[in-house]
Amino acid sequence: MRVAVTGTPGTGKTTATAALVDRFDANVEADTSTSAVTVDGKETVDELTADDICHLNDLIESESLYTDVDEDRDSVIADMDALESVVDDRAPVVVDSHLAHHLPADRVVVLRCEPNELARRLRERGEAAEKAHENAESEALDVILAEAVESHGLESVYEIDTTERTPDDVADRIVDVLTGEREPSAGTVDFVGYLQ
Ligand SMILES: Nc1ncnc2c1ncn2[C@@H]1O[C@H](COP(=O)(O)OP(=O)(O)O)[C@@H](O)[C@H]1O
Repeated sequence: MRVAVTGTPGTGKTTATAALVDRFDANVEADTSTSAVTVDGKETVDELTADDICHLNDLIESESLYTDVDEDRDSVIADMDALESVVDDRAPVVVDSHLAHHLPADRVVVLRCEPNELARRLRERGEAAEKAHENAESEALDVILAEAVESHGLESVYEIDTTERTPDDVADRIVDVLTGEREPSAGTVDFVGYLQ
């Protein structure tokens, strides 16, 4: 099974997925009922190691899986076909990136964050003000959520608002998606006020 963890840059994908193995162990050991292979007919994950997690942005860099370099944006244009083939070979359970929803997945987690907080996080991470603002606007417009729903359908999308959650708390909610204990959800936040 593959679970994509996507969201606008700054929503906390890298941080939450880095905490995932520890949180998975803590949650699944604490709840023996999640060791079943299916919950309510849904496939579940009952074991997770660091090898099961793939950070696409690292892979794109380390394997040079890009077709072009965008100097203005200080970023690369990913070669999605090459990326898909490398990811298929590695068969990870969790795929983390703002591009993850462009690859096939059984479930898609979309991390969300209130745009002002998102911009604050990006500035704190060292991003330029312009880039932080651009991403905050994109988050207010639900761009990645809409793409995820269009590609994978409402029944496969799980929206998680990270605005007031710690990375561990966000990771716990992703664990619930992996173990089949969370229902799909989309449109649970409304950040459009940021644009007014
Ligand atoms: N839940 C959270 N609450 C507050 N700050 C966070 C949270 N998750 C991540 N951060 C911080 O926000 C910044 C962006 O997080 P990061 O995981 O790199 O986002 P992404 O991978 O989605 O681009 C980092 O500086 C990180 O420390």
